[in-house]
Amino acid sequence: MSETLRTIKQSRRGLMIVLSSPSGAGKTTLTRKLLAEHPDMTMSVSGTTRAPRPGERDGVDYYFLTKNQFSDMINEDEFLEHAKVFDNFYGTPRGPVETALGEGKDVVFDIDWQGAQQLAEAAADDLVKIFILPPNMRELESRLKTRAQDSDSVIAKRMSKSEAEISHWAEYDYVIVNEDVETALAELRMIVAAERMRRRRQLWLSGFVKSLISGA
Ligand SMILES: Nc1nc2c(ncn2[C@@H]2O[C@H](COP(=O)(O)OP(=O)(O)O)[C@@H](O)[C@H]2O)c(=O)[nH]1
Ligand SMILES: Nc1ncnc2c1ncn2[C@@H]1O[C@H](COP(=O)(O)OP(=O)(O)O)[C@@H](O)[C@H]1O
Repeated sequence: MSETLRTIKQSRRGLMIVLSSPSGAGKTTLTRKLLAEHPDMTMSVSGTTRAPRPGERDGVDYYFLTKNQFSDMINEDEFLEHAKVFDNFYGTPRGPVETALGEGKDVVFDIDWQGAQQLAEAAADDLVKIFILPPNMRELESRLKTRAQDSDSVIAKRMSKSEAEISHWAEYDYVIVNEDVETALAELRMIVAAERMRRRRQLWLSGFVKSLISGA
């Protein structure tokens, strides 16, 4: 590929890649693996009022906020979207997402169906919505238990909400059944590769075709 073609091909709009699933289906695992393969992608770090799990780091896994801090951010319009999930508040800080997209970087969001709907209202063209399903409900429960980061009552609550979350599957562009993690990752990789190549996202194409035809 010529240097000029390489340069203009970089002028593309960043994708907003949303992953949703019932708790424990594997969103965090898959997003981490995807990001490890794509250093040019950014993860949107959400704000939440939920307590940190063992090992979770403020500013890396989440911004852990008090209810007051969260409502101040709502009042200052600092969230791109926000929602209540499992009795806690979660929201996507607007600033880092806008900066990354402005630089043409893809941004990955681990948010629920309410957040996905709000982003769809704001930015439908650049949004790719992916839903992750577990192979079966027994396995979902066993993954929540193996993760060993939530109490039995929190796990029971998450299981009882999983059907409601799954009921939104048809609002998504793609569905991946995460049985084997490497297969699911390969599917995710293919979705990202194809979405990046969509004609309307390749801002460089019309200029390229013009010069192609004019023989420049
Ligand atoms: N709307 C919205 N949902 C979020 C956000 N961050 C996390 N969530 C969702 O909140 C739910 C609970 O997340 P979490 O407490 O980390 O539990 P986990 O999904 O079991 O790891 C999941 O469905 C997340 O996708 C956010 O910024 N906005
Ligand atoms: N395909 C898979 N097979 C077996 N275990 C998995 C698979 N995908 C994820 N897990 C495990 O299941 C647990 C829940 O995964 P996680 O990514 O935290 O889910 P979520 O972010 O959707 O709540 C973790 O312990 C993770 O290592």
